[in-house]
Amino acid sequence: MVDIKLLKVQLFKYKGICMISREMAINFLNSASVDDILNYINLINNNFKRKYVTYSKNVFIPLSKWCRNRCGYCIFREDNPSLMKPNEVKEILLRGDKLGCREALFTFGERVDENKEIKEQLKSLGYSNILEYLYDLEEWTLNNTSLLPHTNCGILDYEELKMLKDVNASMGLMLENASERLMNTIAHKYSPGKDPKLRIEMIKNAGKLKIPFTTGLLIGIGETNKEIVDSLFKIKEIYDKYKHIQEVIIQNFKPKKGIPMENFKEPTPIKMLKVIILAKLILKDISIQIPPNLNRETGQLFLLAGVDDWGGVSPLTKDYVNPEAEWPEIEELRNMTEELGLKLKMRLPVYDKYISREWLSEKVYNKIIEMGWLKE
Ligand SMILES: O=c1nc2n(C[C@H](O)[C@H](O)[C@H](O)CO)c3cc(O)ccc3cc-2c(=O)[nH]1
Ligand SMILES: C[C@H]1O[C@@H](n2cnc3c(N)ncnc32)[C@H](O)[C@@H]1O
Ligand code: MET
Ligand code: SF4
Repeated sequence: MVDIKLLKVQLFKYKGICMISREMAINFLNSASVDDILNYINLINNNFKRKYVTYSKNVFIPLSKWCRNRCGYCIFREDNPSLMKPNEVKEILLRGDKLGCREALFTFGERVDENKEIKEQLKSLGYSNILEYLYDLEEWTLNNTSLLPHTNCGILDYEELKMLKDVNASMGLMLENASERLMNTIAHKYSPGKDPKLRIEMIKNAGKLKIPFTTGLLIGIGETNKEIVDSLFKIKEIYDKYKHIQEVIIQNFKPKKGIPMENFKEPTPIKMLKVIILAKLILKDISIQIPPNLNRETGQLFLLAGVDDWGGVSPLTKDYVNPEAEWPEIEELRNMTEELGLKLKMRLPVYDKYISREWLSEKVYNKIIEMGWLKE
């Protein structure tokens, strides 16, 4: 058990806020102590005052389910090399717009144009690769709806990120975990794109390009406690240099029938709570996001440990990555939030503090101003 006085001495102060050392963080995950958990929650609530918990009202556009990777936990990926047609995409965007959605989430397989049949389909639409097609759809979104694109489609290089920044309010890539070891395990052994070297390089490139960014960890994929702590410190190190990471998702693995990892267990609520505590202590002013559809029973308790964002929630489309997990109603989220004296607030895919010419392209910035968002 950690004595709270001792704890405060051990935690070194950084910009007035307590920060935990790597060693203490690993010990905390390895130990089993009610007092430690309660003391840390106390510390978080004394140091990070907040009024709001945010969410983004979105539509999910799974442009293609083909993917060059085969992650052991994924049910999204399909062998079928199909591509959504422009009209299918536009119809979802227009319907989402009518329902008040403000985020167009383009999440799809990695490097789908490595597939010959998809490449052919793109050719017949007049494009030579998937990112040209994506760019046009995202530009159409900006010109014809009040939705703002957020792209999460796996590894992109510097030039690709640069091109997409023009039409994206923010972009994302889950680090999943910084462990190279996982590349030899059931989780990532058939997924060259999950190599942490590549993922870290992309997150850094997004930082160089000043792209407001979402990343996160997937918990429960065979990683060790030390690997979780190392991953959080790696994200912190990148953030300290570039300041572009607006949120970190702490995502719990959900077992599903038919995936290679169907017998893996979901992380326990206490494991999740402890990782969230560490994420907040290490990442401090970065928002911590918990997907409410994957944490229907426990999500509210995680607010106690500093979670301040529910992520994307959709009134129209399902979560294609976790199709079994239904979205709660906004009213349910509001009740869960207000019961703790916090207020629920809608946000855009880009957090308010990044809405400036410094962080956004001309096109995206002007769109947000035209929408009147900053005046609301
Ligand atoms: O519906 C989902 N949305 C997911 N989102 C969407 C996310 O909740 C929002 O789009 C962001 O908060 C931006 O507003 C992700 C976005 C990323 O950049 C990276 C990973 C994810 C993961 C999911 C997911 O599993 N399911
Ligand atoms: C879009 C993100 O969804 C996450 N993801 C993929 N499969 C699962 C699953 N079974 N359970 C929870 N999250 C998952 C990965 O972290 C991916 O990057
Ligand atoms: C559909 S999973 C999310 C996007 C991408 N395939 C990745 O895993 O990074
Ligand atoms: S999680 Fe993403 S990268 Fe992995 S197989 Fe699924 S779609 Fe592909």
